[in-house]
Amino acid sequence: MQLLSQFLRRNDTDEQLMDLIATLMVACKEIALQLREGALAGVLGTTDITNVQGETQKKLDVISNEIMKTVLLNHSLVAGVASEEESESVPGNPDGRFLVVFDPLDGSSNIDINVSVGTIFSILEAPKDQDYSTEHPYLQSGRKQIAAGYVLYGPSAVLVLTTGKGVNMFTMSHTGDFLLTRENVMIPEETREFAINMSNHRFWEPAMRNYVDDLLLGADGPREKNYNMRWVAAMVAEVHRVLTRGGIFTYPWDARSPKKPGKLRLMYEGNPMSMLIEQAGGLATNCYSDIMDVEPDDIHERVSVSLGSRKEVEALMEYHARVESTKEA
Ligand SMILES: O=P(O)(O)OC[C@H]1O[C@](O)(COP(=O)(O)O)[C@@H](O)[C@@H]1O
Ligand SMILES: [Mg+2]
Ligand SMILES: [Mg+2]
Repeated sequence: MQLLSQFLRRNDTDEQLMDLIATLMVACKEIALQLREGALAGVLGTTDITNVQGETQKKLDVISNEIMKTVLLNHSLVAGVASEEESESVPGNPDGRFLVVFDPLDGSSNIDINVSVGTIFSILEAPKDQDYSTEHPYLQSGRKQIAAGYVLYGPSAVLVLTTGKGVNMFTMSHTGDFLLTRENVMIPEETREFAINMSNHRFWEPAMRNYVDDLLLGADGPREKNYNMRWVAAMVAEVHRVLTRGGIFTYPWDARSPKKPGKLRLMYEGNPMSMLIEQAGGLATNCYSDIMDVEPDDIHERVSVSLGSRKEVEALMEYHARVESTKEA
């Protein structure tokens, strides 16, 4: 089996990017170890700190963020980082070539119940001669990502990575090495599986309600097939399922926070996952256009996310286009 480094070299990956990815894996390995120890290491439970999103941080949110920050900012190639758990960006080496934007622990409400969580990352080129303690250099659309991926900490720890040449999966061995276990992942175009938090049904836009109601009608409704539903409450696990066997995952705008475009964060959840999904032949949209075309105004900007099997995402977009055209008529 091929090591991550061997695979990247065989694929002519830029040497510095390889170096950065190896460094990221040092951090993820350490996070995986902390998670494995769980209650034995006293890392479960909640802090009394609230992050910039207004969410109470879990101890492991804080620990994972510190691990990511320390490891990355000690690397000369890193000009700065931005994290879900940091209100401002954090500068690194002013001559560094890369910016790394991350969600150190996604799905952290799952930690205390011992269910899957993950680390999501997005790698951007650092524009030259900028102040990396300000958010300006980080505000690049998803199309500018050089690489993106996540490590899912489930029954096994799996790195899912794209450098813009397809999507590949690497499983962490007992020695902490990442070994290639799935090459050139492609998402089936069609699916019979959807993922949405149904408890928000009454808060969605009419187009989203109509779409999901039709899925629930199954073979008796306009979609003419029976659907299955899943909800793990960790985007990283939902995207992993979609990449593995197809499906649609959606966290749409809802009227609980009408001024926010969605719950998920564009730069460290929406964009990296969209790059993976597109690279695997799927679609990632805010219901109207591609997520990676959104120009960010804020590191912590939110976005409505729907992604997965191409034909299913197109069907969802048609429901939205139909409502828009009746509004215009
Ligand atoms: O509890 P809800 O509203 O269903 O939300 C689940 C969503 O929240 C998130 O956990 C947010 O991520 P964080 O744990 O990084 O804040 C997503 O991964 C997931 O899709
Ligand atoms: Mg998250
Ligand atoms: Mg998080």
